[in-house]
Amino acid sequence: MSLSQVVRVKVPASTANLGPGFDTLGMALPLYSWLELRPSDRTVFHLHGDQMEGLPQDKSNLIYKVSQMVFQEAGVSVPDLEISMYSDIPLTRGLGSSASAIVGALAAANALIGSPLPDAKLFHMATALEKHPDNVGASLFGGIVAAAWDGTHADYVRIAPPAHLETLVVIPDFQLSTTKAREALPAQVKLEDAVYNISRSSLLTAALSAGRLDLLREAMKDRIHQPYRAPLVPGMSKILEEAQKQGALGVALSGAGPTMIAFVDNRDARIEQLRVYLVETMEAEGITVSCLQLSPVAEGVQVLGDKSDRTFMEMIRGEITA
Ligand SMILES: Nc1ncnc2c1ncn2[C@@H]1O[C@H](COP(=O)(O)OP(=O)(O)OP(=O)(O)O)[C@@H](O)[C@H]1O
Ligand SMILES: N[C@@H](CCO)C(=O)O
Repeated sequence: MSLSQVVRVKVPASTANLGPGFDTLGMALPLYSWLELRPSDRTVFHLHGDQMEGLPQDKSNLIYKVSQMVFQEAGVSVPDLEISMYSDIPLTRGLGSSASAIVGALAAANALIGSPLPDAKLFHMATALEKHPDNVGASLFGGIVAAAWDGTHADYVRIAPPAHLETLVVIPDFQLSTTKAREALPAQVKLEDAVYNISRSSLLTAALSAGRLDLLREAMKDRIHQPYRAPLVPGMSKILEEAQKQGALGVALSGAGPTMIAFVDNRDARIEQLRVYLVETMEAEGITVSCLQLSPVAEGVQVLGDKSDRTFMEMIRGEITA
């Protein structure tokens, strides 16, 4: 095994479900986490930026624990690490922050020991940790990922983002944990609702593969999770009902929320009108939001190598201003 002195990775955020594809569809978005790992004689953390506030700085940190799983799987010992991290991905908002942390740690730890584990293994480990493959698939492989997980094995197909697809992402200033948003779901759904979702999710996957943006209006509808989560996100029901009239191709709760995501055609002149509508609808409920226009990203996690003379934060500043 060749142990590198330092590895840096860059991981995209993701939106999961895309409406009906609950726990199966994910898409990578251009907000990023950067992670640096160095073997060390004691474990230390350098967590930079607002998004890292409150995260543990000892061996209970997710990044440390996931890195150790990689070393154990590969049969190597790297007990202590110097861990640096910076993230633009808001925590616990439905943009896959936990998935990006898991994927970043898996990719960085694997690269640090000479990449003995193939991507498929990293995907299985990431899915087992996150419990569903949608966010981790998108962060690992980029683009749009359709995946199925049987508890030990995940199959997936990656779809290149269709031309002209863009998103408006409305991020409320409150957190909603995936655990809480899953507790709102019923244990069972009606057969007609299951059929409703299977048909929309299949149509959505085919429409995204074929570049049929015209089909997203119907294809992004959902009946098995959003109706139950709507009471947790003020303004969500109204947005799901009305956003298409304001210019959205389709609209959904992003992951487990509370972020909402509208899909738009970047040639449509109504994007600004839609942005104002989305922001005003949530603000009318007393929620402060930020709204970003983001294009899907084709590339998943990237190992940036260890050749740079720049410090970790000099590299981040260079990346952000690039
Ligand atoms: N860089 C990180 N280091 C350590 N823990 C992290 C990091 N990023 C996220 N987490 C953990 O993941 C939790 C958020 O996970 P959660 O699944 O609730 O939301 P999310 O991943 O942001 O959104 P969603 O899964 O709905 O897209 C945080 O509260 C934190 O415990
Ligand atoms: N598919 C997951 C994504 C959030 O992690 C959910 O909706 O609960």
